[in-house]
Amino acid sequence: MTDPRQFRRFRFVRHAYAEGVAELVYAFDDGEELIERITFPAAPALPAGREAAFAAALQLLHLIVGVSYYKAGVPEQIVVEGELPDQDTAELLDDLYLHGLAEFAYRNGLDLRGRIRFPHNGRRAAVPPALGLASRTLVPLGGGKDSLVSVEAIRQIGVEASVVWVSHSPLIEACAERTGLPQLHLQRELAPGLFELNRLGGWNGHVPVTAINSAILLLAALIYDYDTIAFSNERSASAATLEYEGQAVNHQWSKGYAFEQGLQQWVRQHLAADLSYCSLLRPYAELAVTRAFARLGSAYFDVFSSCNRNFRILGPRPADRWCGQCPKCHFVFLALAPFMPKPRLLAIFGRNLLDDESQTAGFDALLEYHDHKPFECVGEGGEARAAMHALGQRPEWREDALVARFVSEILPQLDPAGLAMEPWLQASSEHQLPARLLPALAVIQGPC
Ligand SMILES: CC(=O)N[C@H]1[C@@H](OP(=O)(O)OP(=O)(O)OC[C@H]2O[C@@H](n3ccc(=O)[nH]c3=O)[C@H](O)[C@@H]2O)O[C@H](CO)[C@@H](O)[C@@H]1O[C@H](C)C(=O)N[C@@H](C)C(=O)N[C@@H](CCC(=O)O)C(=O)O
Ligand SMILES: Nc1ncnc2c1ncn2[C@@H]1O[C@H](COP(=O)(O)OP(=O)(O)OP(=O)(O)O)[C@@H](O)[C@H]1O
Repeated sequence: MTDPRQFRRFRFVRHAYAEGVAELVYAFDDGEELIERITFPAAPALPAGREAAFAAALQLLHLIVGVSYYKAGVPEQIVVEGELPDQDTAELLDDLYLHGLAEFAYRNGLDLRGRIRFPHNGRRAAVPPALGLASRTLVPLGGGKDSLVSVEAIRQIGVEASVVWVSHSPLIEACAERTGLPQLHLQRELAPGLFELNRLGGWNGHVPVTAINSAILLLAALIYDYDTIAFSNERSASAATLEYEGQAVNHQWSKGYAFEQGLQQWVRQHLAADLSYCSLLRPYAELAVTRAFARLGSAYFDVFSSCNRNFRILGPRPADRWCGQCPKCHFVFLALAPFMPKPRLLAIFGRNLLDDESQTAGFDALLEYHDHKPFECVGEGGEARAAMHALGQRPEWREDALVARFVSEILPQLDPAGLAMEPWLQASSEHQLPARLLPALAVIQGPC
């Protein structure tokens, strides 16, 4: 079989939807079809008047989900068989593939600039009407603290909402149960041929998975009748992981504000005047979110986890909910520590990561000390330094090995003016929330 890196063309072959199942078909050159399926359980018939929006959302889903397969070969040519997307859609995709695959390209020594050009029909979209969608919010759950903060804030303001998640995850399911809100569980089945391409030496690496989940949820909103999709992507997600040859590389690019704005604009141009795609946590840095979680999230302390090793499709999952070794475990431990009684945090993690010298390199990367920020969903280096500095002033933390090392070795090299927590706890005014969700911001911010 051909070496996947030798392929010349990546083809978007066709897409279809029937009885709650979206079928998305791809191929390289004249090779075998790669078929991904997404299932929308108990999907009702689409209400009349939504056909055009649904067709546009399904086409976007096909084009976005293709990023997982395209990356295996990164061939010169992208071919869309059937109806070509319009120019706005092609521009959104050029941006998503370039920036969403920036980490993948950097780590594989590839340069995708100038390589990704989606074909288009040269037209711009005509503005769609309102579809009369119901005033209800879909809250995507990731099993971690962020979406649970959103759930609790939304619950407190009393708007109608359901939690929704994509793919099989007992951990997310347990969190969803605990919310007590109506649940929607969507299934995603990657084409098995992708794993064969990986085995044959295809390019591999990170993909902008939030964009994939977002495209799935646009379809869900039309099918199940919701006018708002409220993700829980924080302000810190917009900060690059590193800069390389003039390009910002951000592991979390599709969680960032640029993608959120681009997709919301696309929604308003192509789907419906009354569908909102937004993020409830957009005004907040990670430290403001962990502070809110410490206050609002106690019902979830024994079920949630932010450790991404729990969410693997194939690889081994940790025996405990927190592996205790990865950047997410390190960051969440550090970012919760200033806001939670120490015994409670140690009970959540089952250990004290800040008193374990074998974790030094991991925490140094978070602090951007002798290393760059890890390729993971973690806060900015400045946030990690502010949190560590705060712990260095607390009697219960300051003698723990890594806090003591920070105080004696790293702190003297830092500008004290950059170590305050307060700026990280302030909300920014940048967000795209509909008026109905605005009161939730006061809940997240908490009492002054
Ligand atoms: C769970 C996880 O972190 N997986 C990343 C890991 O993959 P690994 O090989 O260890 O295990 P699997 O997840 O089982 O993946 C098997 C292969 O499938 C490919 N793949 C998977 C899902 C998909 O949607 N498309 C795919 O092509 C994958 O590449 C594997 O070959 O390492 C991979 C390489 O770096 C990552 O791509 C895997 O990341 C998952 C896609 C994933 O769901 N990750 C989220 C936890 C995540 O990183 N979220 C980001 C959001 C960033 C964004 O811009 O959306 C975050 O929280 O920061
Ligand atoms: N499987 C999934 N299905 C639907 N939405 C998801 C899924 N995984 C993650 N998300 C959503 O994507 C966004 C980014 O995920 P992220 O992992 O940062 O959030 P989280 O799990 O809520 O919190 P944490 O940062 O503690 O992991 C969040 O809005 C999250 O709810």
